[in-house]
Amino acid sequence: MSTLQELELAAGRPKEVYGEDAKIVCDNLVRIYKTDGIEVQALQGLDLLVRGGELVAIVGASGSGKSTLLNILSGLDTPTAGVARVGGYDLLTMKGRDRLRYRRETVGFIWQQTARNLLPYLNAADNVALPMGFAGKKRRFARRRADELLEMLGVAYCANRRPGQMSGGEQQRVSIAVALANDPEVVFADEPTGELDSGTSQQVFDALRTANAELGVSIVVVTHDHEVTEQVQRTVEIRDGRTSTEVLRRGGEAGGPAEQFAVLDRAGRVQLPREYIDDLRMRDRVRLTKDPDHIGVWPDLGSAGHAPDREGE
Ligand SMILES: Nc1ncnc2c1ncn2[C@@H]1O[C@H](COP(=O)(O)OP(=O)(O)OP(=O)(O)O)[C@@H](O)[C@H]1O
Repeated sequence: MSTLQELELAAGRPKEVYGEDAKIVCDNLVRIYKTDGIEVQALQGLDLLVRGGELVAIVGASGSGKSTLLNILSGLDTPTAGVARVGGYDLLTMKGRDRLRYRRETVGFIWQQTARNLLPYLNAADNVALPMGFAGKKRRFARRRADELLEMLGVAYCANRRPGQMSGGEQQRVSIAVALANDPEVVFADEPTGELDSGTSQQVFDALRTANAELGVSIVVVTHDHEVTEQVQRTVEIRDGRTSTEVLRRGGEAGGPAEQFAVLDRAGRVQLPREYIDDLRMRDRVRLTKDPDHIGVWPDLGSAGHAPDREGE
């Protein structure tokens, strides 16, 4: 038991702020929707840290909370409780003018429907220059940067074409250039390849990787498609409104060998992958063993249990 003096001392010590150096911080994020007296907990204490320059995929089944999270991170919706910070903006307290600046300068978006990303009556170069005009950039500067971005993403030849004169993949690569126009810190992409075949999707992911590597911008791709894991170094899975497991590719190479991780929250909770639990027929309670360098989790098989003894491991 701590003495009053010890507690006072502990309270006086500077606290480490969770995710202080991260680009995106979600700490115990909660979003409850109330409709007709019924409450739906779309996010139930979600934790997520994304560092500057990361390319991360967030995957989850339908209804897991992906759109809710994206709406909050993009400044369209406000969480019920918890912490959500992006590029130094506090998304819970952000007000009108800051919200506009945040959406215009700090973040960029790529939506699944190409029609939401590009204006049909402007050519690609003018589509990319448009957000720079809104941010007060000079025409000549905007035109030059638009050309550079289209070049970097391999669609310079589309500069004078309107969206109707481009393929779906070309439109999405131009959309990436639009999202990058004002040099954002983070780009959010919502199912960016949802309407594309696999070959074209590959080109779009190549363009996202190029943007990430060349400009150092953090990119968060949200999708229900688990295959995305092949395309990025880090995949975070959302289950029931919480981040559960992560797949990391060592050496940073997309397509390289993958290792699976579970999120350890600050209360010490870990969510085990459903397939592991099912395969080992775990339920209600598991037996834990602690070794110098790892913790073992065994099914609780009661007196007939054949979880190995420590010596037998
Ligand atoms: N405006 C709303 N009002 C009430 N409930 C909502 C609202 N938006 C989402 N929900 C509920 O919150 C939960 C999470 O929904 P969300 O749309 O975030 O999931 P999702 O992972 O994006 O699914 P999908 O892949 O189908 O878009 C669901 O149970 C959904 O029914």
